[in-house]
Amino acid sequence: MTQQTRAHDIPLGVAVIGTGRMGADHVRRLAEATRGARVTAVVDVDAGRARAAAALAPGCTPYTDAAAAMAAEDVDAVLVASPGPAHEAALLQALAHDLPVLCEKPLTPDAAAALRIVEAEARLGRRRVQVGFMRRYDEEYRQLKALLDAGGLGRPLMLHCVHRNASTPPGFTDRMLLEDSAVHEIDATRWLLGQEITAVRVLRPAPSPAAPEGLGDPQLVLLETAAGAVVDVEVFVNCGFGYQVRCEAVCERGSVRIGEERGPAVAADGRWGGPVPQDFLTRFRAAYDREVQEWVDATRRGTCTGPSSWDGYAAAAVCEAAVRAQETGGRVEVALAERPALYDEAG
Ligand SMILES: NC(=O)c1ccc[n+]([C@@H]2O[C@H](COP(=O)([O-])OP(=O)(O)OC[C@H]3O[C@@H](n4cnc5c(N)ncnc54)[C@H](O)[C@@H]3O)[C@@H](O)[C@H]2O)c1
Ligand SMILES: O[C@H]1[C@H](O)[C@@H](O)[C@H](O)[C@@H](O)[C@H]1O
Repeated sequence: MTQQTRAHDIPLGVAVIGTGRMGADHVRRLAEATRGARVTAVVDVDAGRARAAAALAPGCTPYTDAAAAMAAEDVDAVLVASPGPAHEAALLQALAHDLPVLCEKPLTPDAAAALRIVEAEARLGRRRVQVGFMRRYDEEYRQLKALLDAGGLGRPLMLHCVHRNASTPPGFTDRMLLEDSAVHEIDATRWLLGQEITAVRVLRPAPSPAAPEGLGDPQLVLLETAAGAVVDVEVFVNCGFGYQVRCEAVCERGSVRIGEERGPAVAADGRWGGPVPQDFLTRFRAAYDREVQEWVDATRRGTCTGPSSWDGYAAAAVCEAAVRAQETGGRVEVALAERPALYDEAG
């Protein structure tokens, strides 16, 4: 259904493409925790998963083919949660139908595919794609950005970032450590500092014995920005003990730290402390809720806000440089294409 024909009081009909861990969580979120939307279609190449996800949103239709779902009368918008390499095909199809999209990160793993999305959207002449960089919707990240933007602490000189996962799914590679994991901090750096990243290095300590065969884990990603800030990102995706995402901004006149564990510290049995979150679904639940609600609200108003295709492309270009830095051990400069005027306003 087009934006013009949909009355304001009718909920947005959303097709969720890819119903694995993240997609199923978004189906539940849209069905139970989002105002102004309903899930009308779920799509997965695995028919059993599509059927299982359909059970989370009564009344929706399961599909194994995204094109069929996008052509359905009751689909007004698309949420893409298939694996990164499948995003380009889904996004180009959605743009061909002029459908608004919330696409899970990464926009695409490689920069050339991301640029094709940017070009297709620029040809439409209006923003249609919001990328799921959910750090931008996290309360503490928003507070950090507000403090940096207010300027009282002076210019940000460095960011120290920590990105730890308890474990990785089977098949997780060195490349994915950058394109799937570090990509969050790459976007957060561009957003928090309001600058492009100009060069990357990747340091590889001797791997933890818990690292799966073929994965160097942890790794330290070093980013340089256009105004001379330096950012270090520890990515440790088989740390074993939980899910931690932290950031400390060091500025000319002060520092700000976010992502410390919060909540009641219990003293009992001769110990004190609190729980460490075990996964992203717990740590970022409120951020995902806000991200999806803001997408639905903007889409129903006929607009598109938040991280753009350009942001997705810029992050992919930094990841591509980081992959080369990982392979060569050297410093690699980031090359960006010319930014279409459509993306001149900040997301
Ligand atoms: N924002 C976050 O914090 C966050 C967290 C986890 C995952 N993600 C992103 O969400 C996406 C999905 O990740 P996941 O962990 O849920 O993966 P997953 O492997 O659990 O699920 C992916 C699902 O997509 C299906 N699929 C594969 N190709 C498809 C296609 N062409 N069309 C339709 N369905 C297809 C698979 O059968 C599977 O059910 C990825 O882009 C990932 O980076 C984001
Ligand atoms: O796809 C996931 C997701 O993006 C998580 O937020 C991140 O912590 C993981 O490292 C990544 O593999």
